[in-house]
Amino acid sequence: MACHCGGKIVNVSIYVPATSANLGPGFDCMGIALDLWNEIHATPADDLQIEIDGVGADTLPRDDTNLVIRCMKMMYERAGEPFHGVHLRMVNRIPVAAGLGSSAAALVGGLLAANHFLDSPFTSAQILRIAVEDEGHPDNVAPAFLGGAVLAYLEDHVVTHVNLPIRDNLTFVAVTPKFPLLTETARGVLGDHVARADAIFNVAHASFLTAALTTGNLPLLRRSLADRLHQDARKHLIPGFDAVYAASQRAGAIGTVLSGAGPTLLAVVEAGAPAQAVAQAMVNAFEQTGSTAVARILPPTTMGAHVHMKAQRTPHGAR
Ligand SMILES: Nc1ncnc2c1ncn2[C@@H]1O[C@H](COP(=O)(O)OP(=O)(O)OP(=O)(O)O)[C@@H](O)[C@H]1O
Ligand SMILES: N[C@@H](CCO)C(=O)O
Repeated sequence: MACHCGGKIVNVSIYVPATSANLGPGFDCMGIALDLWNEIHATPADDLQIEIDGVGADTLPRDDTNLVIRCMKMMYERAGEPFHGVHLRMVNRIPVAAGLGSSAAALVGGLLAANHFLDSPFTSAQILRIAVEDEGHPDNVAPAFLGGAVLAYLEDHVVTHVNLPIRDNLTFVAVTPKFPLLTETARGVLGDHVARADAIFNVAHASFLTAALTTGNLPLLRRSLADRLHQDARKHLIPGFDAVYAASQRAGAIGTVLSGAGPTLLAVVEAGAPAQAVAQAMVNAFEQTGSTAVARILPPTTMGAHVHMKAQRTPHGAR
């Protein structure tokens, strides 16, 4: 049941931002949308065609194992409708398996495309819940969907979330070494238990971070970005982590964290400060430890995933 509005097929273009999850102490419950966008242009069809431009063009599958298609099919199944196919053109800018929310962007994009073609049977809250349940944690999908800096937690099939009204005195430098690190791998090195002192440390720092982001208090922010739940256990997966961290601090970053599950390192920089110098220092430090890296200076965005519709004349016999 494709969306035929007034006898016309309505194509859809979906834009989904990159996201950085955790922000240091907010493991699995804090994330921020960044101004780097993937596009999915979808046309209802009776077969499957996938065109990929940009990141992942050589590696992402072009069949029904593609995450976007898997998510579209999941929505059709939930709606009790048969999925016949789709023509997709993806323009990818978010690096894959890099800690900048590529899977969340694919997931949210697929769910929104399917919901559109199904004539919107699912509410935004339902789509967010489906996305969080599929990803397993909300800290990428919530900011990808909603935009901004988001606190989110899934409990009893309900996603509790809040957008933080963060001050506009920050920008972010994301430096991505050229080796992928699947989230699954980076979660696999984490233990099942944490010491009480470490739990208290993270509760305190995540709370300070929330206050620092909303008040723009940079000295507090500088002290807030520490973590004891995941970064230390993951460092060995990212050769050069300590050197890159130190280089970012020397170059003037307020703080630097592992972006999502890594391997991207995310430096938080005061807006107007020389972000380019921080980026270069981090790239150089990665290079000195044998990894080529790409730096992106990414302001936060308060805009989340959004959908543009475009009507076309219905071809004769189209479903
Ligand atoms: N544009 C895309 N189109 C289709 N599938 C994608 C796309 N981007 C990512 N994926 C899928 O998501 C997987 C990577 O997800 P993973 O969670 O490991 O990394 P990430 O989302 O980039 O990092 P993080 O969750 O730490 O931010 C890829 O192997 C691929 O299966
Ligand atoms: N909170 C998640 C984000 C990556 O998907 C993690 O660090 O494993």
